[in-house]
Amino acid sequence: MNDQLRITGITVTPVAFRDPPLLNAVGVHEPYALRAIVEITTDQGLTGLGETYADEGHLRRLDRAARALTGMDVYALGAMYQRIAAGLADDTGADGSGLTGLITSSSTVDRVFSPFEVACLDIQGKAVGRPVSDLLGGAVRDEVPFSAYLFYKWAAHPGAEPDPWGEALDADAIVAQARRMIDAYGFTAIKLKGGVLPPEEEIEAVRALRAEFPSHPLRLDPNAAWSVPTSLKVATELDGVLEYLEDPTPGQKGMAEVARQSPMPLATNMCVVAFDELAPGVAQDAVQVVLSDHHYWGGLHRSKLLSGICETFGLGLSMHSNSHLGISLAAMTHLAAATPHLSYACDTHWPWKDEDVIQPGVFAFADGAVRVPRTPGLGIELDRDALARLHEQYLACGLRNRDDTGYMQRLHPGYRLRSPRW
Ligand SMILES: O=C([O-])[C@@H](O)[C@@H](O)[C@H](O)[C@@H](O)C(=O)[O-]
Ligand SMILES: [Mg+2]
Repeated sequence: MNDQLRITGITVTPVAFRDPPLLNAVGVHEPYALRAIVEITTDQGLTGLGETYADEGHLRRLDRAARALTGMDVYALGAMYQRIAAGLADDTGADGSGLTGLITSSSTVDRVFSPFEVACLDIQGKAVGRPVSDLLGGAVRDEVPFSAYLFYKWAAHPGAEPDPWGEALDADAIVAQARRMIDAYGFTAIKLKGGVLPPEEEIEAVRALRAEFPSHPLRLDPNAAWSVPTSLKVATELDGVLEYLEDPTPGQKGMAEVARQSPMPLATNMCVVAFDELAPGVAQDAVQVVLSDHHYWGGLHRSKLLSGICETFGLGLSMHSNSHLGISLAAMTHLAAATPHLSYACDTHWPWKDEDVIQPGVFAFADGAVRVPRTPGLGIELDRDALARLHEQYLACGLRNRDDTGYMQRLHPGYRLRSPRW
């Protein structure tokens, strides 16, 4: 019996989708966010989808990997990982600042492997008639809760019409943004992207959120914009208000210093972003919660490995997000459903986008959560017209690498990157 499912073709399509001017510690989102859509076809006619970053260096590596994987069996994930690792042995440099959450130290092999693994799991699920969550050990929850991800933002990109969210540059506007997002999606946890305004103003915004939403767990994430003393001052002032403080200060050493006196746990998607960063992070007790992200932790199986390591060493587990489309949401949802140790609402940029490459209707948020698809594979369908349109948009928009800092500097030439800023 031929029980193999051979990869006959892999296409990698870069796309661009509209993105509002969301502010962060290193600048502002450009008018389009970039993603790459990976589609794998097989000799039995089954196809699978993956989604990842689309910066130029990453695209070049994806193309190399796609050539190397063609002809392989979709069940041979371990061999695929080894083949990608061997192929990239001379090509592991970082891909710029924006890919993986304002850090560059994630593993190149894990980043490149991830979308292919997800697409193969999509195919495996379709082949056996089971959802991807079943292939990961089975769902332990029917619904996955996500958090309301708030951003300081401008009303519009310069020269463009205001977007529907409007300007948010103070505490009142952040509360209004939260109200609107929670009314629309029902989120039961809130994350504020900080590192934008002086810390006192961000503390004021968090306190205003607490007053307006007394029972929502709150998080603040300044992306390492603060010194150790500033981090400790903010942590002390927000004692009893935050469920965790995310990446207040740069590096494991600084985080460990803050963690020793912080009243709340510290979380990270900046100083522990690869397997070789876990041991020193644990040894220094630099973080108490790791934000997993299958896009740079090497796919869904390796994210479950991360979960096991976190559980073993008493670390909490949450989930990180970058601007993403529906294929990523599907993968995140299946992974979260099949990860018992994940005990926080996951991050998602979902409410900030208004276009996609998948057929609509799969992910309807209710009470801040999405139902885990029970259909085979990821449970989503590609919308080919939308894919073509978003690819045209990629070609036309001229953006080739995420560059929040460069965009800010073009608009405000005096803007300088400083870490820590406060
Ligand atoms: O979208 C953004 O501006 C975020 O700051 C993103 O780049 C981060 O990776 C992320 O969401 C985080 O939690 O640090
Ligand atoms: Mg973060």
